[in-house]
Amino acid sequence: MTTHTEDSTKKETPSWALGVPTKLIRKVNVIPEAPDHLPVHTLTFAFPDVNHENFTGPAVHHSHVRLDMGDVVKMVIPGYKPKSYSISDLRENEFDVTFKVYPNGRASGFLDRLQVGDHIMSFGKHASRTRNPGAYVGIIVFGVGITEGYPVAKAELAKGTAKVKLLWASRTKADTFWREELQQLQEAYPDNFEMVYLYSRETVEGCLHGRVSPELLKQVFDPPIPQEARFLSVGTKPMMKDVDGMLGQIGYPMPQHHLLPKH
Ligand SMILES: Cc1cc2nc3c(=O)[nH]c(=O)nc-3n(C[C@H](O)[C@H](O)[C@H](O)COP(=O)(O)OP(=O)(O)OC[C@H]3O[C@@H](n4cnc5c(N)ncnc54)[C@H](O)[C@@H]3O)c2cc1C
Repeated sequence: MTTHTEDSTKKETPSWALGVPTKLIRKVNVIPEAPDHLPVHTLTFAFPDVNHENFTGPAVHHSHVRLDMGDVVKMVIPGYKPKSYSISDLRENEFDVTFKVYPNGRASGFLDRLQVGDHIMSFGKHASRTRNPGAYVGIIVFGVGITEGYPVAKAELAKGTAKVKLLWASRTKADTFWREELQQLQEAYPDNFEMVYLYSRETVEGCLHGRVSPELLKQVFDPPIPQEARFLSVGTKPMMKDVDGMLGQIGYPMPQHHLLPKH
């Protein structure tokens, strides 16, 4: 009998989307669960012991994922489908996925229940983007979107981009993480990197308060040469569409000013 939960039976999964066994080797809690916010964890997986040549179609080996280009890893959730996650860090033989656990979340709940030593099927996938370089890069991330925004910011600085400004919109300070790492990035690039925290539900000294709006974007991003400005937003599709519209309103039409436009 077919039930509404058996999504995978509706259409056959192509062989390239089945993924390869990927072992969880570490789990670190980043934001503990609390009544007013959802938990966030970082899972570290070992690179699967499979050659890149074994991946077909759009699937690639995890070591081929480009954090600077917004590529993703697809986690194949049993009985459901492959779900996208940014790789928050990539080391010689392992990679991290940092994720928020949503109430009744099918994918995030499954990831949350994985135990160290367990395997999940997964594969890497390019985001089909190009890089449109500019001297000034503004990155706008919402909540857990920092998992893509932070690696891209680091990569842009390493590539020599003159100014990278990262705006992180969250509800409260307790919804943020990696503050120490972001501080270290500021110290490593004092003239080139600037971090701006924006909270919608609390007022914190040294941080902005409110929501992302055209006025706020204009206040935060003030590139000396507007033609050189490039932007990237990371959040849900409606959020990113809204931000693109706001950037257009303040003189940066997209995708012309997109840092990583789709090709
Ligand atoms: C390119 C890309 C990269 C991504 N990278 C990451 C990442 O690095 N880390 C990460 O945690 N997630 C990331 N996501 C989101 C991820 O793919 C899942 O959508 C997310 O884990 C929720 O899936 P779920 O099956 O657990 O929730 P669902 O079963 O789909 O939903 C469960 C409940 O949570 C709510 N919910 C689901 N998603 C959101 C959301 N984004 N904001 C608010 N409420 C929500 C739903 O409305 C529902 O009530 C990425 C998505 C894309 C497209």
